[in-house]
Amino acid sequence: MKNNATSTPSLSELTGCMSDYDPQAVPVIQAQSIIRDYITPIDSIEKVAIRSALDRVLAADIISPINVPAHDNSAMDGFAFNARDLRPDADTVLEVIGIAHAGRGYQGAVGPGQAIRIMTGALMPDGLDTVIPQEFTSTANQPPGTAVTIPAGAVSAGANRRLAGEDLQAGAPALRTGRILRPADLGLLASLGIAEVPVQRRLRVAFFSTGDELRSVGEALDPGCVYDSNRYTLYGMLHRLGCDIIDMGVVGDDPLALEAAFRNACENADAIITSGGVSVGDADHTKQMMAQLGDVAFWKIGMRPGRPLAFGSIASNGKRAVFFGLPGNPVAVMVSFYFFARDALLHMMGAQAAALPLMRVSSAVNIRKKPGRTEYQRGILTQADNRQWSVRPTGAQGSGILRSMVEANCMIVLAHEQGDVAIGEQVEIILFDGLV
Ligand SMILES: Nc1nc2c(c(=O)[nH]1)N[C@H]1C(S)=C(S)[C@@H](COP(=O)(O)OP(=O)(O)OC[C@H]3O[C@@H](n4cnc5c(N)ncnc54)[C@H](O)[C@@H]3O)O[C@H]1N2
Ligand code: MOO
Repeated sequence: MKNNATSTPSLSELTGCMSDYDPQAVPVIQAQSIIRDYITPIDSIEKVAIRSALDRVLAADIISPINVPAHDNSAMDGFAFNARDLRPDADTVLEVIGIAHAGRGYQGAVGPGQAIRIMTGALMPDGLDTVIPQEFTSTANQPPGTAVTIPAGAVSAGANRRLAGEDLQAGAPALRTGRILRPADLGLLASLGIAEVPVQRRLRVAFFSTGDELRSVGEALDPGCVYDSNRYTLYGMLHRLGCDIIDMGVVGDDPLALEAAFRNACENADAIITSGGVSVGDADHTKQMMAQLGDVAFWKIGMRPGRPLAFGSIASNGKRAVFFGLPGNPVAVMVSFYFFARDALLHMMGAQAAALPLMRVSSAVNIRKKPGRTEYQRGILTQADNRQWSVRPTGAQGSGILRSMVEANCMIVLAHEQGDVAIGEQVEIILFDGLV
């Protein structure tokens, strides 16, 4: 969905043809697929210098303008020669007539029976096709003009030479559109001599917390109140996704204030994320107001935590923004973000992101699990002395226990139909952190 009113299908159009759609019992997979069908990528491109492109979404294929490497060169410090000179069953002695350094090649011709001393990365002189590392020869570090002895069978023809274009050929695609650029990609762009790349503009995401009981950091904690932590976890998760973040603070349970906040968010952002107020309790006025402002479904998802979820879009003054109303409980907000909002926001950014890898490891304990809902338990993955990995839940899995998210290094994903897990059984996990 773009940030202006367009004729995308409404939620009722998308769900109308699903015979098994029940907003009070939506399986995770069905919710993910409705969300995916509802949103469209933004398409707004800007050019940035390669360092600024880190973690951004590439907006066009990058075609290599040159061969990488540009020329045949040596992979080792040693001696370059033509393999035709090698004697099959005896040591070969060649005259060393010069030296080639990286960036400063050997200029002259090299004839039969001759070799040159060569450094890693130096251009292979015309007519030479093989390099022997200096440690395999008996005359390493001798000045040019002496001879090098290549022991019989020490090297095969064509060895230790990097061919022009073997990394990437001129005209070949180097990076594909939709890629989220990683450090290696920046290096590859630099290796092609490319200074700027087209990327999608950052997705603008507005978020606020709802609830009269919320106090912001710095305020006194009145009786019955809690500090608003969701805006900080949301900030962290959105920041990691590379979004432009609009933090709208805490909005109380007041219909007029909520409507004003939604309109403001909608007019300034591509997506709006709220936390709290989506369960049965106070949601009625929110539901009514959203029915006026947009196209929003209130779901009960077959999952734990994160059962209530509002999803759709809000429109105001000709602008339209995708809306995620995440549950207020501090763990539920994170789990709903990771398993619904994250993928949707990546799709809006134009990213071609692969699904998060699920690893299978053995459970260190028995785990209680009811079939009929997906459970995302906070897990601690550890390696035993025998190098085997196993996972155990952090302990109590209440959806208000944010400490458990801090202790966890992975989520244990227990599928919809899965029942109790026995100790030693394989379970699927998603790791929180990896190489970045
Ligand atoms: N009768 C029912 N009650 C509840 C149901 C239900 O199906 N029937 N669902 C439960 C589940 S599951 C969840 S999750 C919560 C979600 O409710 P809301 O999204 O309406 O969230 P709130 O009621 O506003 O808050 C829930 C809980 O989380 C605390 N909270 C809220 N916002 C923040 C914040 N920004 N930072 C820290 N903590 C926050 C809030 O104080 C409440 O304790 O509903 C269940 N109830
Ligand atoms: O979403 Mo609730 O418990 O499932 O926190």
